[in-house]
Amino acid sequence: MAVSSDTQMKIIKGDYGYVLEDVPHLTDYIPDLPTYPNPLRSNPAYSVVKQYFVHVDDTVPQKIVVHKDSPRGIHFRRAGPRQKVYFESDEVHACIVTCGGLCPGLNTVIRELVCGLNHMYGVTRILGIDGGYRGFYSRNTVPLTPKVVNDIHKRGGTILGTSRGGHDTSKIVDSIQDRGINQVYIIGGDGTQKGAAVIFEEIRRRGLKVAVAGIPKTIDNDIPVIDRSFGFDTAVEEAQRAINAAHVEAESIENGIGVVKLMGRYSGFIAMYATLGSRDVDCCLIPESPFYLEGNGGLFEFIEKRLKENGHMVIVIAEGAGQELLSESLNQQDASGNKLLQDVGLWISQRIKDHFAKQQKLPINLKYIDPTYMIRAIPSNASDNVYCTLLAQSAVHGAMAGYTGFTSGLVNGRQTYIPFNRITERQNKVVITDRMWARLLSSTNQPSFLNPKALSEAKKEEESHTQLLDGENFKKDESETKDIPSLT
Ligand SMILES: Nc1ncnc2c1ncn2[C@@H]1O[C@H](COP(=O)(O)OP(=O)(O)O)[C@@H](O)[C@H]1O
Ligand SMILES: O=P(O)(O)OC[C@H]1O[C@](O)(COP(=O)(O)O)[C@@H](O)[C@@H]1O
Ligand SMILES: [Mg+2]
Repeated sequence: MAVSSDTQMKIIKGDYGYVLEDVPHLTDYIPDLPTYPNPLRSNPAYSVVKQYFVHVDDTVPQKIVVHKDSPRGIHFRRAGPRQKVYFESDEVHACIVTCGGLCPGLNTVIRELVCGLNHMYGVTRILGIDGGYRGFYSRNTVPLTPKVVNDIHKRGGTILGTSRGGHDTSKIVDSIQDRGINQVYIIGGDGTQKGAAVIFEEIRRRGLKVAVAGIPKTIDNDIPVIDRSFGFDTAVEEAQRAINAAHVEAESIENGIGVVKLMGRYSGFIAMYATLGSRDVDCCLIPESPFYLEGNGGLFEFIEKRLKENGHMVIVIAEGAGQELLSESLNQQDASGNKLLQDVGLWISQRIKDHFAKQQKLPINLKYIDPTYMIRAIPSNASDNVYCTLLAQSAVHGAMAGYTGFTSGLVNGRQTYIPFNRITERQNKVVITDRMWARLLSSTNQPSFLNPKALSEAKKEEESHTQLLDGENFKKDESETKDIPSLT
């Protein structure tokens, strides 16, 4: 096996095109660290489990659909407890921080990090960092024990508070060093994981024995590589309530139109899955699929047709859809550098009203529902709670085993450790040339809004992404799409 390692990537190559995109380990820059037997060996709950520890060579393939001659491809290190750990229980001083927007399940992850550290590894010193990254240097810390976090998973939000902006790497690492923290658990989205990557680099530069572990959080499901993000399932479920309300309103009045705006700044996963889950939606608009209003094949024409057929209709629009059509682009950013968007729900509602008022032949009744913050402020559902538990426990096992600079994530149904740059290098988006979007189009029977030019551009973009994922000589099987958040 050939190993090449730089500060960016640790790549290990094997036979038949096997590639392990490995995560850093404390021993990469601190040689001769002592090891200790994993305390789980004497934990009564796990004592009956055969082969409880993950084999050191276990890895998980990124691609599970393969052809007879295809190379084995990219793999990630399998998450889970190791025989040996690099921290003694009473040596560990852990901290947890939540950053970026809210998402159902944040409290569950906090709870399970604290309980995992304490129950599995006997760790007692765990600090909560108040208010996101800037909390490291400008806010108080909160001591966390299993008792303090016992029922927080039943509450929405994050008990630690969160923020955007405020990432000052050297101040953060100074604070970690001054407080004697040696395990840092960072829960957040793409921006947060970029921040975690630079914190890790600075820690490595200073030669500190500090493990940095990320837990990916995004309600929009826009983080690549992983099967789905926690909170997504809950969000899709909660969106049904808004869609149902829109449907009831629309159905109860002549030519009723219900418009629901759902989250999705750059990726339309929530809108797509909420639409597919509901079956009451007549048209779903997402950022990845440009649309137009006027003329042949446009949205207005479709609305008129559907109203004539059914007497009512429901439109779901993701917040990032159609931004290019809004006359004034905001051209502003939030404290983290995310683009601020115009309210496309209000805009499209007004445009539809104006269009039909001007036409005078079809008087419509439009009701607009924006459930955005109601959706992301709820606690996670049971399925997301289990998922949060696995993510948190995997992160704890990884840090205890000396891995660092990794994000814990589900890949093809298995928990893995993924290098930060794999998570941050691109965004996960709905691929409109994949089967899932076709399923949606066929379920709503809405126009695709695609002219031949747009279609060929979408195909080209998908092909370049496929090459990135597979290497040049591996043709992608259509049946494997990365945009299906597995619930297994
Ligand atoms: N490129 C970056 N480098 C360092 N920190 C970043 C970067 N991008 C965002 N951050 C920090 O990550 C935190 C959360 O980012 P944000 O984009 O608001 O949310 P999310 O993590 O959910 O994407 C903020 O404190 C922000 O300052
Ligand atoms: O109003 P805020 O707090 O800036 O957050 C709004 C944004 O956060 C999101 O909910 C998604 O954030 P994450 O993907 O980081 O979870 C977007 O859909 C939305 O644009
Ligand atoms: Mg983000």
